[in-house]
Amino acid sequence: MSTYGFGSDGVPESDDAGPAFADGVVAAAGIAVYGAGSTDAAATRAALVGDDVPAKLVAKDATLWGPDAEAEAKIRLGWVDTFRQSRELLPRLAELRTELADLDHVVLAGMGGSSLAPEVVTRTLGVELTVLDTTDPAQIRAALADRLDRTLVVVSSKSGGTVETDSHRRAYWQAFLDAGMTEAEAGRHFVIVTDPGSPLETTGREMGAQVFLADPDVGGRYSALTAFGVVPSALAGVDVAELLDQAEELLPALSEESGNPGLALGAALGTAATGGRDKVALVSDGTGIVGLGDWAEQLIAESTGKDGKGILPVVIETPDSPGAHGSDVVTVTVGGAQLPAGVPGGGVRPDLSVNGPLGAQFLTWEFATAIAGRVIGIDPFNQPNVTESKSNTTRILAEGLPSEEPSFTEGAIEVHGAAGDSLEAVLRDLVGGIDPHGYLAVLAFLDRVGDAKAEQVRAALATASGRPVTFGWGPRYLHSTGQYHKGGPQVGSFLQLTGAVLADLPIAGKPYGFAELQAAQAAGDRKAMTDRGRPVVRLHLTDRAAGIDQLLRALAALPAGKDSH
Ligand SMILES: O=P(O)(O)OC[C@H]1O[C@H](O)[C@H](O)[C@@H](O)[C@@H]1O
Repeated sequence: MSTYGFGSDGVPESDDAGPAFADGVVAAAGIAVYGAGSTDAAATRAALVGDDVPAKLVAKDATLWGPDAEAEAKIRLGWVDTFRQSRELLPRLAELRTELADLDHVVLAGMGGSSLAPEVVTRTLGVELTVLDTTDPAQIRAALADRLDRTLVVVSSKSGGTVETDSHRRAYWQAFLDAGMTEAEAGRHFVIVTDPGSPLETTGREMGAQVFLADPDVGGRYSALTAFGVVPSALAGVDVAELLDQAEELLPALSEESGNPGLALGAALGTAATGGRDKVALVSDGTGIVGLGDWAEQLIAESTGKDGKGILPVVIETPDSPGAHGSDVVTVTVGGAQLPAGVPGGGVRPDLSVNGPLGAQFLTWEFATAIAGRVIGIDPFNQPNVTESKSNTTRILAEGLPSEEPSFTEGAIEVHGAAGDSLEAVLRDLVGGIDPHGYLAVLAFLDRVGDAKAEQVRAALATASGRPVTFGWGPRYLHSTGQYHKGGPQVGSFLQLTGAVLADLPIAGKPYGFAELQAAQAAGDRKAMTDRGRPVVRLHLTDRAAGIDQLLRALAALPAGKDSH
């Protein structure tokens, strides 16, 4: 891994600073984008300014992405200034927090754009929030068993029809009734966030829940500063007014021709992608913003990964983790405000750094993604391929799970969909078969809490392959990088992890339980990949803990890949 050399004053030693940073910094309202001044990006920026794009975007001009995108853009640009509307929610949220003071364990059920922002907000500010964006029975059981009598469940779904979220709502409702509550008592434990007129609005009112309606002119992945970001964060105890202030302070700069961090970041990412550097390593620099990469991953992947084009976000755990660099990778570090003479990057050598307060970060990245979408030539507001795996899942649930025999079993791991006579050989083939311009995605349909160690597989595979390796928890990634896998450049290889379920959990009112839903989601997405001819290996862990350890041991035995950093 290449790193900065640091002088005693914390300033990088001259030769190590990297040419990109010589171009200085584009800053406004506390947000600073370092390294956006490469010659190519400057030309893109000039062209965008020539077309008056920054001011038009702030004015919500729906024509900026071409005629085919116009109809969708007309109802998707509210994020530009939605934080003003969000302020109106604050008095009611403050009252509710007092009224429900006895319910101090806040659980957020929501997928993708309906949970990722509150997760970053609460992690960054050190506020407890249990996020449920899984169908893993063990993870949901553990949440249900945790302080149920003190639990407030925020059910967030823009469409009101997302199967995972609806299933969580059913599971909690049943659990409250099973605990002896009346329906009226159970209703008090729910807060609903949804779009006006959604089926969930009706259900929520029938349940006697508090219902918050979101700005319908904002898509899920751009909804950080709408009711979807604000309601769960505020109920968990965050001072959200501060976040809204930070965004509002940035807005005037976003229509400017210079000193515009959103324009600088978007032009740099878009230019890099069209020039072949179409993967973005997102690295937290350790200066106070936690988990923004997971939020930005959805924003970037779902917005740009379509029509065979797109930017692949690769979330890197720490500046020391492998995979932050590569010939087709733009390395971007993210963090809080820099101290005077501070060096962005946290030790890794970035191409770009984005530092500043979280509320302004959200708006900067949203603006930059919309700009990059125009540069790449895609519609940043649709998600044409997300429904494909969902339809496969629905069909599998109706027809029953396919019975699949493993190719072979080794220890606690059943290997599916791969020739070879050992786990190590299968892994070597998978890694060796990655497209020269491609990537490997690890897709783990496991328990994000109980099986957290599985995340270590990403770094091990990045070292072994020397290629970009992403890690996604299923089904969460289906609402994020899943769009890119199917709609973006067809250069992905996939390693799916599934695990034995010791105790299933029924879903009230449904003929299937969570275990079947989870298995159908994994099978549905596998089918979407194999239908495209992509390499997919599935490892089924018959004993989860033992299987993860066995997999990590097998990966450690692989030689390091050539381009590994
Ligand atoms: O908020 P919901 O309607 O439940 O949607 C949750 C997620 O579902 C889909 O996968 C969309 O592509 C995402 O952008 C969205 O965030």
